[in-house]
Order: sequence, then C-alpha cells, then structure tokens
Amino acid sequence: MTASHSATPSTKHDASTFISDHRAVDRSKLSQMYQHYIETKEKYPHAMLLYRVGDFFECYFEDAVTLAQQLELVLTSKQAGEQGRVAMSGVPHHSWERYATLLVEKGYAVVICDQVEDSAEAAGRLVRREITRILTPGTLLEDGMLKASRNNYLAAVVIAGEHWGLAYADISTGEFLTTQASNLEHLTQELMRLQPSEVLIPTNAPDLGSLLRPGEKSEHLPACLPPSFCYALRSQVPFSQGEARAKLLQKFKVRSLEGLGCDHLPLAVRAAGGLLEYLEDTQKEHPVFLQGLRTYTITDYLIVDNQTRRNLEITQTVRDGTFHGSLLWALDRTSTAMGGRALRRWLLQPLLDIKGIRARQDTIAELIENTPLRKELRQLLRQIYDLERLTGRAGSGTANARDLVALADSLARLPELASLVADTRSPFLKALQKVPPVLSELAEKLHAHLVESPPIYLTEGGLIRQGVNALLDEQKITVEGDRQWIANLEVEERAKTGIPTLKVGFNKTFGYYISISRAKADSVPSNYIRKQTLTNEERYITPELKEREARILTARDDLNQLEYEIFTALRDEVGTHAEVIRILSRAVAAADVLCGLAELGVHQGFCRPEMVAGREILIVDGRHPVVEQSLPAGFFVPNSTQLGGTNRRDAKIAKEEDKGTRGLLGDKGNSSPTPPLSPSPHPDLIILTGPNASGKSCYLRQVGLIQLMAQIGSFVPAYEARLGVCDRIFTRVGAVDDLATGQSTFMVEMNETANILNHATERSLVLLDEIGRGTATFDGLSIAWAVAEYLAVDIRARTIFATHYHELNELAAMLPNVANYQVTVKELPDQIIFLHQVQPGGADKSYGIEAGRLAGLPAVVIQRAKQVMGQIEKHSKIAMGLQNLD
Ligand SMILES: Nc1ncnc2c1ncn2[C@@H]1O[C@H](COP(=O)(O)OP(=O)(O)OP(=O)(O)O)[C@@H](O)[C@H]1O
Repeated sequence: MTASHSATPSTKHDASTFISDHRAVDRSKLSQMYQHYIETKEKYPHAMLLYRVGDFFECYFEDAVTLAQQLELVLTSKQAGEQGRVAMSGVPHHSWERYATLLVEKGYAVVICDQVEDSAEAAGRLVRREITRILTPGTLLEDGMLKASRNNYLAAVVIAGEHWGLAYADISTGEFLTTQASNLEHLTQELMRLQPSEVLIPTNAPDLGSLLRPGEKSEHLPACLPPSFCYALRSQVPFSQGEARAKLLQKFKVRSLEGLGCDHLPLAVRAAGGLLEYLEDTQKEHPVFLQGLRTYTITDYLIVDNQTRRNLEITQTVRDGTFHGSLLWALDRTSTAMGGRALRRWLLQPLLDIKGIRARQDTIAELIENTPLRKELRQLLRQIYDLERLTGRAGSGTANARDLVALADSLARLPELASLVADTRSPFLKALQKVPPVLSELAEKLHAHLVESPPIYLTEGGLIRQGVNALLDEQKITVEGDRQWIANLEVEERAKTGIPTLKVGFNKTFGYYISISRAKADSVPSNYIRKQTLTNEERYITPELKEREARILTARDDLNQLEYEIFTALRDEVGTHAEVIRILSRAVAAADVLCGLAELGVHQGFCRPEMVAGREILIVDGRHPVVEQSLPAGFFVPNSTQLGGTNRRDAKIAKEEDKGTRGLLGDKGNSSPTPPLSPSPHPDLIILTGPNASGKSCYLRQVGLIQLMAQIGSFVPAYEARLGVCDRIFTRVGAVDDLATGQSTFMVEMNETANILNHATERSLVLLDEIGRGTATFDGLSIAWAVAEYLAVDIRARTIFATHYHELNELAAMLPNVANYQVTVKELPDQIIFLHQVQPGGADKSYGIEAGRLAGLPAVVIQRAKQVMGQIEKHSKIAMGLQNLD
C-alpha cells in the first residue's frame, strides 16, 4: 500500500494544487483513463464511484474529497494527463467491501467499476473496466454488509391525499410484500416498524436518482415520512398504474394481479411496481431473486405504534438504545439467524387471529411436553446456516464456494430434521416433516462437487473435487507434473552446478527464475540467461524453464477457468431451487422461534395463556419478562391483574377467596397463586398509586408485555392467564423534551395523550404512566382526571393509569368500572422498604414529602410542606364537588 492510500486521518491539502470539480476540466486534456472515469461517473452522478486501478479502488474529483472526509482517508492527487493533477483518494482492492459498507451505512450509494481483464492482456491499451456492482442501503446482499439478526428492507411509498401504498422487500431473503391503507399516520407507523434501510419515493424533483441521507431535508419529502431514513428520489413513471401493473404481471408471469391479492389496491400495485423497477435498474449485474408478492392489511395485526414499541422496549432499551435489556433480548433463544430475524418480525407484528396464535401455542406446548425432542431439535437447528440469505446470494450470482458448502451442509440436515419431527402433531413441526427430494439431491451434488473447505476467491482454483470432470482431472495432472518438474529443478541444478545455495523462485514480473549469489556468479552454466541483478544475487532464466513456465501458466489459467465454470453452473442450479429452499427456510425459522420460546418457557416457568374472544385480561401472578431475568431467581415479586372481564368470576379465584386469601400479594415460592381482587372485580380502568420507585412502571409494562407476548403466540411469565385479543396497545410513559421538533415535555405528553384518546377502542389496552406532570399541579390533575374519565366511560378501553395524584382514587367512588390499586411499601422511621406488591386500594397520601425527608430536606421545610398539604387536601374533595356540579 502506498502512503497516498493509507487509511490514516486526512491531512490538510491546498486544494488549489489539484482539481476537485470534474466539470472544471478540459476533457481533451485528460488521459484516456480519466476520460472513461468521467463518462462512467456521469451515468451515476449521485453515487460514489469506486474505480479499480491496479491494486486499489480509487475515487477522483468530488468523490475523492467525500471519500477522504467520510472515511478519514488521505486526500491526495494524481497526474491526469496534460490537464494537471486531480483530487484522488482510494482503498485497497481486497478490502473494498469494508469501505463500501461504511459508505452505505452513511447513506451513500456505491458503484463498483472493476477491471475485467488483466493489465498484461490489455498490452498497452486502456484496461477494460465494467460496473460489477451497485450498492445502495436497501439492496445489499454481501454477507459482511448485512446484520444477521435483522432484515434489510427496501421500501417504496406512493401517497395520494390521505391514502397510501407501501411495498417492501428484503432482497437478501426474498420477502416481498405490499399494502394499502388510508391515514398517513399509519404509514409513518408502518415505516417505523419496518425501519427500512432505504425508501423509494416518486417525485417531480429535478434531481432524480439522488439519495437523501438520514436527516437530509428536501421539499420533495412529504411530512409524514420520518426523516431518519434514507430516501431515493425516483421518477413518477415506473410508479404509474400502467407501468407498475405491467411490471408486476411480467415479473410474476401472471395474467392478472388477483392471485397476488392486490388487484383492487392501486396504490399497493404502484408502490410494488416502482420497487421492482428500481431493483431492475440498480441490480443489472446480479438479478434479484424475490418470492411471490404477498399483500397484507395493517389492521390484520396488533397495532403497536412507535411510541409503544419504544416504551415497552421491544427491540431496544429507552435509556441507551441497546439491545441488551430489551424484550427481544430476553426472549431470544433461537438457534439460527433466520429464527432470530423471524422472532424480531413477530414481536413487531403480533397477531389478532386467535387461530394463528393457538397454532403457535400448540407447537410450543408440544415442545415443552417433549423435552428430548426439544433438545435434539435445538441441537440440529444450530447446524443450519442462514439458508434464506445463502440462497439469495446463489440466486443473484454473488455466492462464493464457501457459501455453497454451507448451504449444502444445511440442506443435508433437513432430512434429519424431518425424521426427528416425524411423529409430531402441531402445525409448525408438521411443516418440517416433508423435505422435497430435490433438495437432498442438491445437497449431495454440491458436496460431491465442491471441496470441503474451498477458498474465498473463485478464480484461483482449488474449488472442485477430483472425479467431477475428466478434462479438469487431466489438466490437474499436467499442471501437477510441471509443478513437480520445477520443484525438482532446484535439486538437479544444484547438483549440476555444484552451487549449494542455488534457488528456484517466482515473482509476478519475471515468472520463474534461478537465483544465485553474486559470489558464485562466475560458475553459472552457459545456458543460463541473466535477467536481473540485485545487491547480493543474480537472477537467471533458461529456455527450458521459460517453456515450462508458459505451459504451467496457461494450463493453470485454463484449469482455474474450468473450475470457475463448473462452480457457476452449480450456483445457477441452486438458484433454480431458490423458491423451494426458501419456503422450507421459513418453516425452519418459525420452528426455531417456537422451540426457543418453549425452551425459555420451561426455564422461566411461563404458562400458556388462554386466548378468549372477549375483553378480559386476567393475569395471575404475572412477572415482567425482562426485569425478572435481570434479578436473582425468586427476587421478582409477582403481581396479578384483572381488567375488562365479564361478570363471570374465575372459579379458581373464587375458591381462593372463599379460603380467605385476599389481596394481590404473591409469593413465587408458594405453589398456590395469589388471587386478584378489587372493589370492582372487573374494572376497565385501574388507578395505580405508590411512592417513587415502588414498581408502578414495572407493573404497567409487565401487563403490556404479557399481552404482546401472548399475541405472538408465546407463553407468558405468569401462573395463569386468560386474555382477550387486543387491537392496539397504547403507552404513555414519562416524556422527555423533544428537542428535534422543539416541542416541550408537556406538549409531547399532550400530543401522545390526544393520539390515545382519538384512536383507542374498547378492545385496546392503554398504559398511562403519569399524565399532567409537565404543567401546574391543578392543570395537570384536572387533565389527568378528565382523561381517566373519558377512557373509562366513553371508550371503555382497558387502562392502567399510574399516577402520583392520589386524588384520582376518588374516581372509583363515582365510576363502577374503575378500581384503585397501590404498590405497597413498608414505612420504617428512617426508611421505606419497597415490597413491590400491588394490592387493592389507593394510597391515602403522597410519599413525596416523606421522600424529601429521607433525602435530607431541613425539618422545618418538611413541617411546612405538611401544613400546606393539609390545606390543599381540605379543599380538594373532587368527587364530591363534581357530583354537585352534575
Ligand atoms: N415486582 C417487582 N419485583 C421486584 N422488583 C421490582 C418489582 N417491580 C419493580 N421492581 C424494581 O423496582 C425498581 C423501580 O420500579 P419502577 O421504576 O417501576 O418504579 P415506579 O414506581 O414506576 O417509580 P417512579 O414513580 O419513580 O416512576 C425497578 O427498577 C425494579 O428493579
């Protein structure tokens, strides 16, 4: 590597010494290569062009400056003909993927223009170069560029008034889906769920083809599109109904879109067609392999908005955005990358359909009952690689030989998997019982053709086993014979010349040579031709050596070429089976998720929730699935919940009540569960009070997480649960100033609350952690009261409302479907002991003053605060006052 290419922080350059704007040059004065560079660059004005020159990929002009800045490389310059020096920056060719990944992560599109012939072949003329790859954030296939645990989505959006169409695809796994709906807010939510790496939008922008990097502003970006994504501005034409429809019909070789389910959804069709056109446009070198288009409806799934996803910490924690500590982290016991991605998808899109939920539950139940099956299944799954992505790379022609060996190893496991689950009865295991024979044959063929550990590079031979191809074997024997001849040459020539230090070497410039120390140069035989003189040695060739060399090199090239051809034929063959492999991969992924959930269920003592048609939420001795795992075993205090039930009372609970065990206190060590009980046995709304840090938020989230887990089909951390399916889960949890949009804490809080009140239904679960704290106490309390009333009376949404306003406890006296719960503490003279137990009843006082005392506020301040408190309480009999008002 030369200093100019070294990956060290850039140094300051005097820009006047070289040209960094390609428009400012007189092309006729540029040497041929730079003219070709500019021609190529003009075809991809919005991408970074990495141009192969010898052992480097180089950028010139503007791209050189950007590359140096973005990757902290040295910006230097290069003589570009009579025109003078131009800005240049570059990266070593063997590590282009690493640098391209960094650029793509920063939101750049990258075009790779590689040399497609050896400079020796070009013999003086310009080396032939071609575009070999176009990388955009949403179209990655390379193993090192993708995160194994998550999908990499490319999305396309079409907006017409309040209506929208959204299509998305993961080209590495073949998923391709489309949908249409109204209400732009739902589009925002759907995009937030998917977290696409790149979003295509049709525009009339003059700057078509450009890629807006995350956070980059543009007047062409509709307000409903979150600014945190990468947007590719595309022409309207491929997104028109006519073009898009034709593209889909042609791609899927169908006569009508009815079979794809989107015939009646023009915006969904337009988005999907526009997406396909983009793939065709950017992936010419590596045709993309997509599964059939699937149409879905957003309302078929539990709606978890971005707010709730964040507050419930489903894929990352709120505090520091880490995966560790999230629900996904706590639940993931999958054994394959495909399973890991599927679990993430499931968590972000829980089901509404009870049948679907029960099918998953049945599979978990069977795997819990049958421990040997579960253990063996996990063992086998661990030996299966990422079939979805390996197949994708094979189909698009980017797989290397190691990929195909990994694919063959994995395919070979499938019949074992099938016989393991042969006698199972649950749907997700039965799906693995049949492996199409063609896949076993394919695995055998790959194993028979490819060596066990092939090299990464495909053009340097060493890929194909002996016995596969007679011509190949013959050529190998010839090359081996010649190699042997060279190996013997050193011994023979030493004997002939009597020079014991004589050596036979090879380098790229001179090929094979005989090296002799200068001291012995006088005794070389006459047939030796001197080729090079170094400080201590002379290098010679002989006519015979050169003849052999020519034979070896040609034979080796032919051999490598033949191996490459055999390999690509194999790879293409895998591509033709992509659909079958991917269908089975999906089944493997689902079984893996369920097997992991079963394993977790056994270890954590989860129960199978009974999913019911009504609105009931009954959780006996529920636990928070993440907090429980972060505490020592047995430390988490279970708590029960009962919301939105009918008047039918749970027999078990009634029995327990008869025994006189009242309250919500739970003891995990005790085998009998703690029955829930409240003055209103089936409240729709619970007012939850308790001191700071007593466990209110934890309890609130626990209920939300249990409901969500149940709707992905998982077992849940509880002694027992009976749950009606929710249509949406809403949460509002302590706000932080939204500096990005300049909104105050209180405004954020009010916006979120308004969203809940405007969209919640009686089938929703609403979790409110304090409302009204960001304003004057009385304003806050008044709003909190009115919100709670509206939720309980007008909407009847199942709600838990955690608050420090213990005045809200008065609501229970007015409304039959409101109950008070409190998280209890034990007060000692100089400390409060947190019991984390949720019990019926409201806290009769706020612990704020007590907390202030413990924190060391002067006694006189505490005393005075108590007096003020007494006065306020005297005048705040809200319920009574409101009754008079009504
Ligand atoms: N049921 C429980 N069992 C054991 N520990 C718990 C339980 N619930 C909460 N905790 C612990 O108590 C800590 C405080 O809980 P949490 O944040 O829910 O309190 P809070 O009442 O919401 O406080 P604040 O009113 O200040 O928001 C948690 O970090 C958790 O470790």
